Amino acid sequence: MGDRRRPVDKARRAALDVLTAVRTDDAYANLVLPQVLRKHGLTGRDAALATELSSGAIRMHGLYDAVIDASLTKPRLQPEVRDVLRLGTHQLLSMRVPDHAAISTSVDLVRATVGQGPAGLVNAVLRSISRRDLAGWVEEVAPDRVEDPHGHLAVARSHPRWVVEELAQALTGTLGDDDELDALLEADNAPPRVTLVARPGQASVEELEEAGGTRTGRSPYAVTLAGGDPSGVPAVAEGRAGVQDEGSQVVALALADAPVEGRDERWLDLCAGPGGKAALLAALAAQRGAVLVANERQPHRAALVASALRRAPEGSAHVLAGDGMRPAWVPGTFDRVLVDAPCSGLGALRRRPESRWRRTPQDVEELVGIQQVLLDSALESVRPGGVVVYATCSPVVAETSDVVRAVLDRRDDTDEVDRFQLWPHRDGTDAMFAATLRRRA
Ligand SMILES: C[S@@+](CC[C@H](N)C(=O)[O-])C[C@H]1O[C@@H](n2cnc3c(N)ncnc32)[C@H](O)[C@@H]1O
Repeated sequence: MGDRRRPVDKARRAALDVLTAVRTDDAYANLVLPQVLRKHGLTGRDAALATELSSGAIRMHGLYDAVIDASLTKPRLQPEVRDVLRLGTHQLLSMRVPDHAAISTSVDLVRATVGQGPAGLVNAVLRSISRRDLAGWVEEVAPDRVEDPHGHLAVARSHPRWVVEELAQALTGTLGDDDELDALLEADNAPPRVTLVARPGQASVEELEEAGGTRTGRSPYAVTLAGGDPSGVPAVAEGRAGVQDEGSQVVALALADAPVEGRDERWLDLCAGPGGKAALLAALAAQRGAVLVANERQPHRAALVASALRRAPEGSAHVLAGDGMRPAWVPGTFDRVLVDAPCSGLGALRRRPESRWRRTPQDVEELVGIQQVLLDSALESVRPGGVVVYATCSPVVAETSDVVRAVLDRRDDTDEVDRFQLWPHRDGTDAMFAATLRRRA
């Protein structure tokens, strides 16, 4: 058992603070983590350890809770103690931390944060968990893979069952089978590499390569970083380049590169916050003599858009804080419109460890109505002959193909000209969906 006098390891203490904030304050792990790292003065390897511990324990808690519950002799567990056990379980089953270190640091942690009372329980539960490896525990606690494939994958890959079912449905119609579904769920559990965008006219990919980036292939403006802090790259620090998933870059390019008939001067990003795609679109628009209007309903997010656009050439972009469902502009004003709709985000689970546990099927139902109105509004905003790209960072059929079909079914002036669905396990990107629609001339 841990030594009573030993100081608590700072990285583990910081990781527990993140779990606590996510559990009690509904915090977002990726937003609270930098504050917690600062509070504990963690940098370098310690910061990386705290990040891995907290993200992994949150992401995998569906599986870890099943393992913890199977190792308890009494069913009741204080939430604070469960958080310590989740962190300990992550070290035992998914990290190369020696068992004795994972167990003794967890005992120290619970003693320092909750008290002496649960120290024996934490020691006993983690000892019991350490007797099997991850595969052994999956076999023990998950439903049989043949009898209940989705139930098995939900536990083995730590996703809510309804999310597994939505993703399975989204993969069906592509090449989807259970092995592919497994590959997708596994990809959701691996933190993505940092991808940068060199905004054209402001930074070059060569400059980012010199700073250690590697070209990717789908977006001509993208590089990935093997590690390190992206804000250490001068072009990023100066706002000429940014951190942006390659899938998001591909969506912005789908809008910029779609053929339009006639005038090509006015571009609109209807749902622009926090402004990643708007920054790339503004750079492209400036090169082509066009102007981007970046609209966002929430004023504080519109401020983020303005900040993302601070390096856009003078006069190439304007920010509006308005409701895209009730536009302030005259119908048919724009030549190109992006509607990157608010969505469940189930295509970006790699970067948001807690989101799979927060989202509900009701969220999807509510979002679908908003998505349809926004897409209709985008089609009203574009002139005949112009293009609209409807995009989501979700592959869920109700939010993607079904929205496009519902809106096109009630209009007789619009054709779908292209669509794609990207996947983390196939493309190394978030699961971005995009459909390109054209108003008939
Ligand atoms: C998926 S995010 C857009 C991401 C953004 N395109 C980017 O690349 O950074 C959707 C955005 O739509 C905004 N939004 C939601 N409802 C809206 C509405 N009715 N009008 C305009 N924006 C809205 C949300 O506040 C959110 O910032």
